[in-house]
Amino acid sequence: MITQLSKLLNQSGISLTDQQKQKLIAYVSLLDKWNKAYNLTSVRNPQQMIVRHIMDSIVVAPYLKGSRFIDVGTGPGLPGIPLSIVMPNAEFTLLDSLGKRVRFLKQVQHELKLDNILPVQSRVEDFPADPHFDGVISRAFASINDMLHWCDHLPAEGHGRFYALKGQYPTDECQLLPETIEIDATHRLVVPELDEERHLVILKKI
Ligand SMILES: C[S@@+](CC[C@H](N)C(=O)[O-])C[C@H]1O[C@@H](n2cnc3c(N)ncnc32)[C@H](O)[C@@H]1O
Repeated sequence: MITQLSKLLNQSGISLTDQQKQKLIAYVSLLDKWNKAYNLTSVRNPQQMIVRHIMDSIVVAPYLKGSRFIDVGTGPGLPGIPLSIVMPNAEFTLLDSLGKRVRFLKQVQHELKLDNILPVQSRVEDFPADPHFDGVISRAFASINDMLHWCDHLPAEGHGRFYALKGQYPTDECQLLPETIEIDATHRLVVPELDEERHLVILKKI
């Protein structure tokens, strides 16, 4: 698996240490092991997990500004765990409402010795942001409008941003934004060996 990961990282122009690569592989192994009992992801093949979960998450890293992030509806830690491994100087709160997913995240934290993540079981609407976050990230969590509504209290005033990871460009969702929100930037993401579209929509409060 490490050879496959190294090749994909090269194709993306991403440079990681051997230790970071080993942690990403160890995470895939845990995901594969726990998936059987906990049903964490529909992706069953570890090689596919590297493409669809690891690479799909870390291609977002160059666009994240700041050092305090929250991954809302993180599920088994996506994209938050891979991002925390490739961005060791940033802190990631990993939030999910389901207890068994958060138990898995705590096991990953323990086994991989990740000291820059905080797994939290809570519905996002009930989670207090104290202090506020530089970035609110989500993948496969909700429509952009629902994300903005439920996460309105989380970003820092002024510089805080919402980062929505999407497949096809969400034209309809972007036309329905509240008046208080504008698009800061959009990026088409390229995930090597994934023949599907990926987009990142970055939003800010006006
Ligand atoms: C489809 S999964 C996506 C998981 C992961 N982000 C990914 O890309 O694979 C959505 C996750 O959001 C969580 N979730 C749904 N509503 C939530 C809420 N109101 N607050 C926190 N988490 C929520 C679910 O428990 C689930 O794990």
